[in-house]
Amino acid sequence: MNDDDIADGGSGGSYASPPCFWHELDPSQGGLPAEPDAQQARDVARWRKAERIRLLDARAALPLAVREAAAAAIAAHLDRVIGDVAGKVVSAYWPIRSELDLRPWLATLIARGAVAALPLVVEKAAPLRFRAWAPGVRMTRGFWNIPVPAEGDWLTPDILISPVVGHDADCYRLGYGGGYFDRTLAVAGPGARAYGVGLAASRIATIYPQPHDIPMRAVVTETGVCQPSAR
Ligand SMILES: Nc1nc2c(c(=O)[nH]1)N(C=O)[C@@H](CNc1ccc(C(=O)N[C@@H](CCC(=O)O)C(=O)O)cc1)CN2
Ligand SMILES: Nc1ncnc2c1ncn2[C@@H]1O[C@H](COP(=O)(O)OP(=O)(O)OP(=O)(O)O)[C@@H](O)[C@H]1O
Repeated sequence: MNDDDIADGGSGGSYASPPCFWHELDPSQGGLPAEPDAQQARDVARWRKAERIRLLDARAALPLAVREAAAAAIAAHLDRVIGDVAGKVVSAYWPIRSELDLRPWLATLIARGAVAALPLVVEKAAPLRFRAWAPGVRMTRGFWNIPVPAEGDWLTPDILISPVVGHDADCYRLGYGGGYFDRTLAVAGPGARAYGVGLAASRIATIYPQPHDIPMRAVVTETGVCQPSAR
């Protein structure tokens, strides 16, 4: 076999790689390899899984005092970024798995005329719902054992603060892999103001955004506010 045999796949033509016959395959026959897009989506999902583990381990390894200092710095940046909250519904989160604790900051918003809210998973693979929260309200364990307000009407947040496991230069968010936040923003529409919060160390070059991923307006870290580079 000479070099030409390798370059053209042995078919005698002059292509640098063998021709692609994908379009000639009949999907109804089953047993076919995945479409290129589906294969790519699976590769991204696998990469995200590994990246989540790396980022969650790194966060959990930080001393509590470091995470507390980061949360305090983020709270100060958030105040600048979100502006006047009077009359607004602002959702955040009850911290789990070494997430930064922004509950003290959320409570200060109530004193400034906001309604503070927390998310609930009421149905798997559906958008999140939100209920009002204030220090001392009765809580119950929800999905994934996350504490949620035990009662109250459903609210629609004007401003959504979401914890990031990772984030990238275009403000795309990597979460725990349920797709809950993206589903929530998809139904909330472009009027909803979504901000990510997380450690500066959770920044990655790209999360390889997929069609369902919706970027944050900004991601606030202890070192400042990252806004999308070119949008
Ligand atoms: N504190 C806090 N509360 C929050 C959120 C959050 O990120 N942090 N969420 C923000 O949206 C929602 C919950 N998000 C969740 C996302 C995924 C899974 C979950 O079951 N993950 C699977 C992996 C899924 C997969 O890879 O297919 C797992 O880890 O086993 C649970 C909750 C609502 N409440
Ligand atoms: N709007 C949507 N409609 C249907 N499926 C969606 C939507 N958004 C996300 N998903 C699905 O959810 C799954 C997980 O998505 P992704 O990896 O972006 O989660 P995540 O943002 O890390 O999780 P979370 O928001 O729960 O913290 C993907 O398989 C994706 O197809």
